[in-house]
Formats: sequence, C-alpha cells, structure tokens
Amino acid sequence: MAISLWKNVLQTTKERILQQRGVSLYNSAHGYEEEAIKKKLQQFAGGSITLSKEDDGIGILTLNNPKLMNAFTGTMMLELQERVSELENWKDGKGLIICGAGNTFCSGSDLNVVKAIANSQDGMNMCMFMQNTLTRLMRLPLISVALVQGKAFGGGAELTTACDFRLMAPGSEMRFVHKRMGLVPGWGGAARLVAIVGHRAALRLLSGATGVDPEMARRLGLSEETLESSDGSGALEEARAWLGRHTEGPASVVRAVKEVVAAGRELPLEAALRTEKDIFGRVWGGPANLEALARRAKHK
Ligand SMILES: CC[C@H](C(=O)O)C(=O)SCCNC(=O)CCNC(=O)[C@H](O)C(C)(C)COP(=O)(O)OP(=O)(O)OC[C@H]1O[C@@H](n2cnc3c(N)ncnc32)[C@H](O)[C@@H]1OP(=O)(O)O
Repeated sequence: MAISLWKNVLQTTKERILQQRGVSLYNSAHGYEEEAIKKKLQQFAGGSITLSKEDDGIGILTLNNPKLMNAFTGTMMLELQERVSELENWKDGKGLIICGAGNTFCSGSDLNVVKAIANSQDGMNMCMFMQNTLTRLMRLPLISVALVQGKAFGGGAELTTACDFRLMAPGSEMRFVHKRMGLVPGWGGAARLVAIVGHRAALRLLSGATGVDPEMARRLGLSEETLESSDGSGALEEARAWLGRHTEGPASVVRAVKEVVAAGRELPLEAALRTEKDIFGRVWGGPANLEALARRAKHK
C-alpha cells in the first residue's frame, strides 16, 4: 500500500516535471556548470537571433549570421536561450517558424568556437547548455516549423529536429556532418532524428554524413513538403501559409493540441493518458467548445 502510494507520487512528480516548460534536463547534479559555460560563450560574439511575435500568433525566429552561413557563435547560443524563454512566456502564441538570414538555414556551430572549446569540460557544458535549450524549444506549446533553405549542416541539422515539422526549399540540403568532424551529434539531434525517421534511416544519415535533398527528406518523412519558392521572402510566405493551416483557431485549443501530442511523444502511455485527460479538462466546455456547439458545427 505504502509502496504503491509512493510509486504514484513519484510518477505524478515525473509527469509534472515533464509538463513544466522551462525546466531543464541538466543541472549541477549532472556536473553541469551553467554560469561557467555562459561566461565562456560570451567571449565568442557575432551574429544574432531575432524573434518577431506576429499578431496571428506565429513567431518568426531568425538566425542571423549570414557571413558565416548563419553558424552559431557563442552569443547566438546565449541569445537562443533568451528567445526560448521569451516564447515560453508568450501566452498568445500558436506557431513558430525558424529560419536563417540570407537564403540559408545554418551551418552548425561556428568552427572558431568549436576549436576554442575543444576540451572535455567546455564541450560537455556546451552540449548540456544546447540540449537544455533545444529540449525547451521542442516542448513549447507552439507548432513549430524549420524552414530549410540553403544548408542545414551539423548543429543546424540538429536544430531542425527540435521542430515539429521541416519544410525544405528547392535546392536546399540537410546534412549531419558530425562523423566527418570525428563527432556525433550532441545537441540531442541523434535521439530526435531516430524518433523522426527511425533508427535504420538515422544510422544511414549519421554514418554516411549523407546530404539529404528535399526529395529524399520527403521519402524519409524528415520533411513535410518541398516549397515552390527558393527565395527568402517567397519561401517564408509559403511556410507561413502552411503553418497557418495548422494554427487556425483559438490559441488555447491550438496549444492544447500541441501539448497532447508532446505528452504522447514523451511520456509512458499511462502518464500520457493522464496528461491528455488534464488537457481535455481545460478545453471541454471552454469558449471555443461552447461556440462550436452553439453553431452546430458540421465538418464537411
Ligand atoms: C559537428 C558538431 C558541431 C555541433 O553540432 O555543434 C557543429 O555543428 S560543427 C560545424 C559543422 N559545420 C561545418 O563544418 C560547416 C563547414 N562549412 C561548409 O561545409 C561550407 O562552408 C558550407 C557547405 C556550409 C557552405 O559552403 P559555400 O560554398 O556555400 O560557402 P562558403 O564555404 O564559402 O562559406 C561562406 C563563409 O562561411 C564560413 N562558414 C561556413 N560555415 C561555417 C561554420 N560552421 N563555422 C565558421 N565559419 C563557417 C566559411 O568558412 C566561409 O568563410 P570564408 O571566410 O570565406 O572562408
């Protein structure tokens, strides 16, 4: 009796922790030194990460470092964490598009940073910092899309896997180049890639450092659609229209949809079912539900 009560308490606590956004995977108990790595990353400046929160509830997060194909400098990693916090607090948000400046997505970490922190302590801290940030990004109650134009290489390819969907422009390419660098993904990209394409395809892509064009990405289920436009603003408009079809309706309902799916993806079945019940309880009899009942909505 006491044991089963204790098990229930543990299970509920675990579910709560998973549901809580902003809670990080790693803390000092894992040997993670957040302040030390932030101070280190601050030394490698350049580029920026901008966020525009639009009236239609869609946020546009832009990686801005076109001189280096939008490679992540240290300060861009720090800014990404800040933008994710901002998105966690955006209660009217429904969707998110992540894109790169200058018609390309992101060529991964800035190799100058990689070289400067090529020691075990900094590497582990940077890895935990980015896993914390990208896990929080993945768990946002927003439907997210990576708009891949040009190249998404290394950490750039990993970042796309933290989004719910990927849309690729003609001529674009994703490539997990890590093996060629004597590495494996460390930003959570391997675990997420397996969940998206399955372990055999993931192994093929990582072991061959294979370039993935839009057609191959579609076949693998890595990309939802190939866009028609390859120029920056045209592709963004197409991505916005695509996402708009999935974010139509009140924010409370769209966010609930993302939350039940995230629970199903991350939690064991019983915990996912309990979470689904709680989220269902939030929308049942809510304004959107009552309004649909009042107009006797038909779904033809
Ligand atoms: C692997 C683990 C790690 C992580 O997960 O954290 C990483 O991500 S490490 C980075 C992995 N990415 C790379 O190694 C990309 C290397 N770059 C390339 O392969 C090419 O530059 C490419 C294919 C992205 C673009 O080729 P393209 O011919 O179109 O352009 P350029 O090569 O002329 O590039 C323009 C300019 O950008 C510099 N650049 C590109 N990527 C990076 C980068 N990741 N870090 C630093 N600098 C980068 C490139 O050197 C050029 O500068 P220039 O001064 O003209 O040489």
